[in-house]
Amino acid sequence: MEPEKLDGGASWPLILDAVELGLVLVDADARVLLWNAWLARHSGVSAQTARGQPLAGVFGAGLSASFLTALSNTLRYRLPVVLSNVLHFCPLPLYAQTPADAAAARMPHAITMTPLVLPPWGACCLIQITDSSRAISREKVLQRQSERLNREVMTDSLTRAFSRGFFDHFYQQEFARAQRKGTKLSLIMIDVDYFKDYNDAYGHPAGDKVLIAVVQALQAVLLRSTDKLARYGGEEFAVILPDCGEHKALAIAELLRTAVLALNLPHRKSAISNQLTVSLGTSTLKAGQTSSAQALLDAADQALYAAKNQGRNCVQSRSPQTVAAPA
Ligand SMILES: Nc1nc2c(ncn2[C@@H]2O[C@H](COP(=O)(O)OP(=O)(O)OP(=O)(O)O)[C@@H](O)[C@H]2O)c(=O)[nH]1
Repeated sequence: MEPEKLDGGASWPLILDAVELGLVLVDADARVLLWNAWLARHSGVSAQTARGQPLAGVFGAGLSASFLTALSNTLRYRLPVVLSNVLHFCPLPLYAQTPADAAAARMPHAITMTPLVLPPWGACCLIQITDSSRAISREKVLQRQSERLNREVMTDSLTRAFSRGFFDHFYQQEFARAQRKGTKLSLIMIDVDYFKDYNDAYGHPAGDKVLIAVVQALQAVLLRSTDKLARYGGEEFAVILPDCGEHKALAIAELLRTAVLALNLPHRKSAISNQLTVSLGTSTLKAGQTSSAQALLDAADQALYAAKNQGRNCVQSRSPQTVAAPA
């Protein structure tokens, strides 16, 4: 195609009015030279009204201070500026529907200001405005999806207790916090007694229902939002008790044990009772004690093992080894 055929000539205004973004050209005094149809649609101000007016006058009090500062900087220092919709949600009074009424929510948008020198006006600023509504609603959908996935990863799908993944993360975090602040931290490990026999006697689906009931009973005992109950694996559960000392942890473990007993779930294959029971092991990091997360976990595990050896349906406690603080 020959170069002159590329020159749209009289077609340019039609093209500028057809684009799906707002275009304003202002001169060095911020007077409107160009105002396209998109902008007229979303501002409720026609090109006829806007042309020749100072931009601040066209929008009146609706203009944000950040927009005015950016415009004056672009005109004065001839530097391009971007006002993203993240930091500047709605700098201009633009609306999805026109005429804009005061009650309508502003349309979120992003703005790019480009300094230009154009004959016959000289120094100008081209302002491009894009509608960010779609990008924002896409972002919201993605954020909701990511929150849902996070919740799923954090939650055990059968019992709705926290997952092992959550436990590992939260425990490390709480242990580090307790060491840093010199505060107490307790752990309780809980294991359902003769659960293999329960499954054998009543079937796996009945075993699943029992695990759900056990978690609900355990959860009802834990009143502080900071106390977290997680499924540690199979029929084993763990409770993290921040700022909780040895005696209190033992008392809570006892409450957890009796809460499961109170469910009155028959277990005809249990060697120690005719109903379902749990064994529990506690361990506590004392205030100011230096230890390791693994040592505290090992101690709770040893306590649970001791409870099993003691005859099950009971609570045992073990202290974690003190580990010298890193130099
Ligand atoms: N129904 C059901 N059973 C499970 C689930 N996860 C693990 N189990 C079963 O739990 C049983 C655990 O058995 P063991 O580790 O031998 O423990 P136990 O029979 O409780 O014996 P003690 O702990 O010594 O009292 C196994 O038979 C697993 O199949 C689950 O999600 N649902």
